[in-house]
Amino acid sequence: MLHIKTIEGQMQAQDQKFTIIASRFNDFIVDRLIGGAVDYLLRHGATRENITLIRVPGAFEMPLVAQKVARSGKADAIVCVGAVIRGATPHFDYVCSEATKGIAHVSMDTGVPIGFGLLTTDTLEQSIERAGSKGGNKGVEAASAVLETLRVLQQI
Ligand SMILES: Nc1c(NC[C@H](O)[C@H](O)[C@H](O)CO)[nH]c(=O)[nH]c1=O
Ligand SMILES: CC(=O)[C@@H](O)COP(=O)(O)O
Repeated sequence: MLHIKTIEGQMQAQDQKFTIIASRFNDFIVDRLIGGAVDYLLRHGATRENITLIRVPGAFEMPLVAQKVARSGKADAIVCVGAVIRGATPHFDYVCSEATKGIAHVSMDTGVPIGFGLLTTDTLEQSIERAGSKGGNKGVEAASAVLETLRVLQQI
């Protein structure tokens, strides 16, 4: 106990509106991330009526859609989930870089917290491990982080 004013986010999703933006690329992985994020939010008090899912083709399309959602005022928080798996060309680097920078920019520009649930892995196995097996679930991680951040922002 530091005996100083401390702001921490409570993991309570009641009365908050969430939008999950999920890419279709590698959807057999992304579906697990969606499930993890939805389950986490419901288990922490969110209602199904307050969770909206938007599907986009790939990670590259996420920032633009996130920007429209954030500016619409229809979401208190956004969770982006996707799986970018390295192929044989540098394409992976560009997709990951632009998606990451774009998502971060939207959050900073709009003030809406965005959970970063994008898997960026070298192998399919690494993605599988992080989509609900021994490496956890990146969708759960992103939902947890955005809920805590939302509650912190509301106290500042
Ligand atoms: N290879 C992956 C992609 N590539 C697609 C891009 O995200 C984008 O949809 C396309 O370039 C058209 O604009 N996307 C992923 O989400 N995951 C991948 O592994
Ligand atoms: C992440 C990607 O864009 C990648 O899956 C594309 O594969 P490749 O580099 O073999 O074209």
